[in-house]
Amino acid sequence: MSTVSNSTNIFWQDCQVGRPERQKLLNQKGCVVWITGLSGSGKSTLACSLSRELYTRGKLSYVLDGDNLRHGLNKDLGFLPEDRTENIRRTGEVAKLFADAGLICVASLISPYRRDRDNCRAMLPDANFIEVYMNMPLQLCEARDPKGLYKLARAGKIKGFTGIDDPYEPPINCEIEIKHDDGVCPTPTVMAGQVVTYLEKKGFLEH
Ligand SMILES: Nc1ncnc2c1ncn2[C@@H]1O[C@H](COP(=O)(O)OS(=O)(=O)O)[C@@H](OP(=O)(O)O)[C@H]1O
Ligand SMILES: Nc1ncnc2c1ncn2[C@@H]1O[C@H](COP(=O)(O)OP(=O)(O)O)[C@@H](O)[C@H]1O
Repeated sequence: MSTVSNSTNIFWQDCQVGRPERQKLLNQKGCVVWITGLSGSGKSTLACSLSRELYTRGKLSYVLDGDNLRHGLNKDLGFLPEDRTENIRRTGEVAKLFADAGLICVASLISPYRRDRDNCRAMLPDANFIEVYMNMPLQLCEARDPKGLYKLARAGKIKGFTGIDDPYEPPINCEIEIKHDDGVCPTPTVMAGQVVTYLEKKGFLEH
């Protein structure tokens, strides 16, 4: 699908209440925390834990989860490379709107292709895209297999499953990497803490 606009004679409409005013109201700065990694690597777990931690600190966030978006906005998309690319593009555009609204938008999708993630990064002002890589080995994700999808993929019942017969391209220069230690993963609270510390240090949790 082309990302070139088909519309002509369109004009940008500005309002008096803009991003600075919304950020002041919320006492935070809008940004996108983009969590990428294999299925079962802990993306949704981190997204929910982070959202809860921010909530307890009085900070407004919103989680865009790949699985959930595929029930609505992206329900017409499958898992072919071009569908995944469109899935990420749409989600990037929505995330950009949430960040513009002044929220800390937490996007949690496999987003297996580096170029797609970089395109989302390019949609946002510098430093407002925080890429978090769930660096978990395939064996760990497969052992977890909470939805039984790896089992189906290994049995050839799902084709093009990320990590099995579809690629995952790890980030080269992500802002945050969540690592395991000999197959042991940090707890959800510790993972969320790592992201909160980053957001604090970079000034996103104040106006
Ligand atoms: N073929 C294939 N490959 C990978 N994942 C698959 C596939 N088919 C279904 N699923 C389920 O879809 C969830 C991933 O959706 P995403 O929108 O995050 O995928 S992507 O970013 O477009 O690659 C993913 O959710 P998570 O396990 O939370 O990652 C799976 O439950
Ligand atoms: N830090 C963690 N420690 C222990 N178990 C975890 C951790 N993160 C995730 N899990 C478990 O691993 C499974 C997959 O996590 P999930 O967040 O659904 O991954 P993803 O969204 O990447 O598919 C779930 O059963 C979850 O409870």
